[in-house]
Amino acid sequence: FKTNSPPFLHKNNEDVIEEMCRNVIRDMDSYGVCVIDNFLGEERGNAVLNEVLEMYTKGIFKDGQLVSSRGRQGDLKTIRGDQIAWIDGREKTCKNIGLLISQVDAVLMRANKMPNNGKLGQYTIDGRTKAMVACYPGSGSHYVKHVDNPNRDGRCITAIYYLNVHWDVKLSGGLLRIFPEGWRGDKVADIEPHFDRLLFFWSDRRNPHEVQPAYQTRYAITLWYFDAHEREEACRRYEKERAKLMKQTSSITS
Ligand SMILES: Cn1c(O)c(C(=O)NCC(=O)O)c(=O)c2ccccc21
Ligand SMILES: [Mn+2]
Repeated sequence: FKTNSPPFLHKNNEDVIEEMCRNVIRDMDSYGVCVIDNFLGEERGNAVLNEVLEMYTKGIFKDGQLVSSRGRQGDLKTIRGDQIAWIDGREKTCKNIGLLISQVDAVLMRANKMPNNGKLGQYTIDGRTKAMVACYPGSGSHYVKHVDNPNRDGRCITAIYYLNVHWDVKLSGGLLRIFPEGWRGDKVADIEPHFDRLLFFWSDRRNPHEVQPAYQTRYAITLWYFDAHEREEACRRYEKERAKLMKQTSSITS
């Protein structure tokens, strides 16, 4: 499902975006995973990377969770895991991240409205989270196998944009391994976090995934897109829980 998209400069004409949407629809239907390379092109990809590096040097990233893992000699090491920062893309110092977000929005919103869009047509994508900018310091930090949305919180598609120039997984690790449900035998989807690569996958239990230990600094920007119906249900459930909790609380304090 590797799809090469033509360099950014042609991106403005509609039929390139149209063709990209067709690729997303086809791959999400066949694999539940879709890779688009050269999404923004060299120049704008670098502009996004520079804004992320700028954020990093300014210390905007929250300190990563502490994770312990066995060293190569079996010794227990506690290392700092992924560090994240939430960006809505309208910050004046994040114009290019904002452009990336609007490009990803454009592809998904359009694909969601196209005729014959398969499984993608079963959703009504009407919103998303802010952008989660993530940095794995290269000290062997990793992310354990997980499902992004195991309990119907409303998120239907995970979109990840990678920023790592000349990344060699053999030297630097940091591979994203997806274990798509229903794939035969031990088939997995290994995604290298290459610069200017955009990845889509269903956020639910169809796609358990892990980030393998990274030995160089590894940057990525993640957006999660909501299905209107599932999100509305999740919020209603949350409100009911909160009301119940508030009722309990008042009986204790009164
Ligand atoms: C830092 N980071 C993640 O990297 C992934 C994730 O699945 N990443 C895949 C990847 O970077 O290829 C996550 O899913 C995630 C979820 C909550 C908080 C942080 C998180
Ligand atoms: Mn994840």
